[in-house]
Amino acid sequence: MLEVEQLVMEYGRFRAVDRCTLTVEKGHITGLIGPNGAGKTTLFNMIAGAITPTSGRIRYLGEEITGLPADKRFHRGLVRTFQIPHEFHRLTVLENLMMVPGRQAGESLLANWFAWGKVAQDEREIEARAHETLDFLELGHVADEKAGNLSGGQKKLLELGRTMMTDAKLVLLDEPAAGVNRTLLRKLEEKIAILNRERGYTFILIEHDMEMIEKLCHPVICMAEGRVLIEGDFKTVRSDPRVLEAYLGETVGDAA
Ligand SMILES: Nc1ncnc2c1ncn2[C@@H]1O[C@H](COP(=O)(O)OP(=O)(O)OP(=O)(O)O)[C@@H](O)[C@H]1O
Repeated sequence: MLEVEQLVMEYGRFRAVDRCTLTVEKGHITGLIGPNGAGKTTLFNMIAGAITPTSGRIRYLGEEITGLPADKRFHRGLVRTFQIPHEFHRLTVLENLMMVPGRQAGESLLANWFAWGKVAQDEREIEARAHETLDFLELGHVADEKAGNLSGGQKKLLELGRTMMTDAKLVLLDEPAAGVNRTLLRKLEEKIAILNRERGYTFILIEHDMEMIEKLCHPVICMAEGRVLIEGDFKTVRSDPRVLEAYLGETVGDAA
């Protein structure tokens, strides 16, 4: 589904990502781990189109997308969430979801004048989808709450919900577990697993929470100093001496 080939991102003389090559298979939840500063988020930013690689290639669904703008990737189903949630904090939870699709007729001034029936119908459909999404995430009770008032975990669920308002195919999740309490964490894991199993989403998951990686991810890719160190099942990767060394003597489970 995704092929990253010899990807490089340089900031001045510093290589944040250094000839990174990896493949993501459709239908899998691929875990991306590695110590702080390994280049994981920088890699995500290049895959999502937020930054342009210094060199290398990215192919998605068989097509080269290296120079494609982020919004075009988004409309092809390549979407991401952020380490720090990007909600519109003064809008309600429901409004946050309704903001997402961005292709409804109401966005055009002309359509508002001449095709108001279509605009109204689009809006009703989007609202229904937003309610379904909130029900799925068990956030229905906070639909009218300002998003800024949600807990850290609820904001992470809302981020996941925003991907569900699109026809997402490949979802990049950047540290969904960070700042989330244990109860909501289990819920988040369950929802990711259902979206993968029943709705066919493919995920790449950056995470320091090794329990989550072990439960959800196969395969697991470990990066260090901008490069891919090893790829394999969780147990193999976790016990590889290069991985342990990359985490500077910590056990992988303590690395967060
Ligand atoms: N815009 C930038 N300018 C300069 N250096 C950057 C920039 N963005 C990232 N870096 C550097 O690139 C390296 C990789 O950062 P990145 O955020 O991708 O790591 P990471 O693996 O996601 O780390 P963490 O697990 O801490 O989030 C770091 O040394 C970081 O300081």
